[in-house]
Amino acid sequence: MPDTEAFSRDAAILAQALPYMQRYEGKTVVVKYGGHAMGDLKLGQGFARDIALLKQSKVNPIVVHGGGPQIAAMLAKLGIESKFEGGLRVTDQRTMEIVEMVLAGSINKEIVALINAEGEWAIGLCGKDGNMVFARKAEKKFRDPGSNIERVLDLGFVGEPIEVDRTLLDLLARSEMIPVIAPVAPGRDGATYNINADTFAGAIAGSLGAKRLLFLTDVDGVLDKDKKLIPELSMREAKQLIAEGVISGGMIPKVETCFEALDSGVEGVVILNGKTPHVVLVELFTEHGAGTLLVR
Ligand SMILES: Nc1ncnc2c1ncn2[C@@H]1O[C@H](COP(=O)(O)OP(=O)(O)O)[C@@H](O)[C@H]1O
Ligand SMILES: CC(=O)N[C@@H](CCC(=O)OP(=O)(O)O)C(=O)O
Repeated sequence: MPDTEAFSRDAAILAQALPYMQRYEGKTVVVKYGGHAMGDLKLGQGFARDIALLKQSKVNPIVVHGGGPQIAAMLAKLGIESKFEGGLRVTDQRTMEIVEMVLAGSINKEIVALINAEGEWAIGLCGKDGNMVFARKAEKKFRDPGSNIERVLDLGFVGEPIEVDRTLLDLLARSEMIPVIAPVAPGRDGATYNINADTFAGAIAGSLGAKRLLFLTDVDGVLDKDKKLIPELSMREAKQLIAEGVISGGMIPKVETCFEALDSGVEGVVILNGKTPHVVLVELFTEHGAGTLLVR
């Protein structure tokens, strides 16, 4: 006996979503899947289903993933301490090997397998594949609050993207494949660099002039001083909240990346809670959306 109630409910949802689906047809949506958002298998399966549904709706989804907590867990197993400066992992040669193994190896292939299990064809990549992204050693300046002296931090093999070649991504957009990309890239100096996944996603989305860049994290979006969600945030307001200490920690580079992405031609950038079931579909295909929309 078919469940007619469920069927008519699904049909009603689909009818509401249809105009939004058409809005994104043929457009690129870059989804940054953060390590904190990954959670358990069920959440991962929901995420993979959303990505598969985007492809089936003729959207061009590109997944860029992180894996900070997963790298930390592997380093701890090997007795190596995780050290951060300004939100970036200090990465010596040995750490770089583990970072590449965890990001471009295990996490990347886990996400590929989850999407494939939804009947789609995902392909796991990093910046090295198809000479997609080149990086250089990151130059991060730090002002000591006590002495007010500025110094350059040496973070080892932490990189920043300097060139993105879209050839491979354009090829995949015209195919059945969904790219899943780890934030590891070569330098022109022959070294391998560890790049913050937000920065990496911003560079990919910018180079493609993406319609949307979605950051999936572990909070509902940018929260105000009373921990209430800010649905829309301008650069001026963001600067103010950073100065007041309301926006802090990992949210600072994330928000900064959002505005850089808008400047480089991404049409819309949103920060969302990756732990909310089907948050990608809710954001793209419903009237109210979810999370914090960043505006200039
Ligand atoms: N105003 C704020 N609104 C929301 N989150 C904030 C804010 N200020 C700081 N944060 C912190 O930023 C974190 C998200 O950044 P981060 O941990 O770098 O995410 P991810 O690992 O998903 O890239 C949140 O879990 C929260 O602890
Ligand atoms: C340089 C740097 O810090 N790289 C990050 C790359 C992974 C990442 O950014 O993962 P999340 O998105 O889960 O935080 C790291 O080593 O943790």
